Amino acid sequence: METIKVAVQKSGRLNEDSLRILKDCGISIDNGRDQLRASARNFPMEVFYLRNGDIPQYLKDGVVDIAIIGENVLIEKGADIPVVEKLGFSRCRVSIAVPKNVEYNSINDLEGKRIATSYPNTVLQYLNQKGVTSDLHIINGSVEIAPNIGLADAVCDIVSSGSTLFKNNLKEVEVLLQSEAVLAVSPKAGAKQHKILEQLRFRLQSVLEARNNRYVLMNAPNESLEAIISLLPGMRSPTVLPLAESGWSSIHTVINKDRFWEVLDQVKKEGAEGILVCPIEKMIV
Ligand SMILES: Nc1ncnc2c1ncn2[C@@H]1O[C@H](COP(=O)(O)OP(=O)(O)OP(=O)(O)O)[C@@H](O)[C@H]1O
Ligand SMILES: O=P(O)(O)OC[C@H]1O[C@H](OP(=O)(O)OP(=O)(O)O)[C@H](O)[C@@H]1O
Ligand SMILES: [Mg+2]
Repeated sequence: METIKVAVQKSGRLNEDSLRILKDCGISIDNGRDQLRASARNFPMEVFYLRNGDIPQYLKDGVVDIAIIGENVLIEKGADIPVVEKLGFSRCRVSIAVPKNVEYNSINDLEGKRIATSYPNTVLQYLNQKGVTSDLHIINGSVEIAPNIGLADAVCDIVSSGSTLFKNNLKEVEVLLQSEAVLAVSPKAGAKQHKILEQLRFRLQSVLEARNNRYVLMNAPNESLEAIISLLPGMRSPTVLPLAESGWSSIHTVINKDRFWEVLDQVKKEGAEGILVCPIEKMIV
């Protein structure tokens, strides 16, 4: 049977969320902690557990058809590999930082300076764009310690909460790019694999939509209905059903997870009560 080969990070920050999103797509994978390869039981998919940093090359070579990978790694190593879905987890940015006590006015301050990084291509492209030449030191981990041990004047690495920079007395001075986990596709994937990919994307989109929204139910006196409904978004429009008690209705709708607190505040003021907020498992728009 034709399958789609998907690369997932073997261990690290992306592993758990990658496997969870596949599971939420209804794909059951035999647990492959110690295996390098596992098959899905109910979907034509094989999972390859690989190092994040190696995945762009596997995509280029067509060893795997698709991958769940940090966009930052793809940009660093995988020019020309198309991204078909942004997956909404492992959000971070790639930034340049310098010691807190150093005066920094612009990127020109890095002319001739030593920058330690695991992202040489990304930094080089950025510096070239700005017409600045620096001396790059490529290191694979614990980059933020470099200025403290006299190895570099600046670093370029991943920043998320900023706590690693803070602990190492560094300040973020340039943001080169924003990143999140993405679904990337090998330029060598065949027609059969693209067909399976479309099935997977349909499922992923319904999972991602569901994660971004909440199902909200509330009760309201009929005289407040119009005012409340005007405040509510919905997939098409809110559902209104009569309650057993006359003069009251139940209103059901879908609200984006980033907006529902604000909307709930407003509808409460208009007389809504008994408000329930529920997760949605799948959402097909
Ligand atoms: N602090 C962070 N917060 C959010 N996302 C992050 C953070 N650090 C890394 N990431 C994202 O997760 C990806 C994997 O990071 P992780 O540190 O697990 O792997 P790695 O050590 O770079 O890779 P490898 O699998 O090759 O050993 C990164 O490429 C980036 O996209
Ligand atoms: O802004 P923060 O929230 O502190 O996150 C940023 C840190 O997270 C990553 O390291 P990780 O913990 O993955 O360790 P690693 O260097 O061993 O990959 C990254 O390399 C930074 O050092
Ligand atoms: Mg890391």
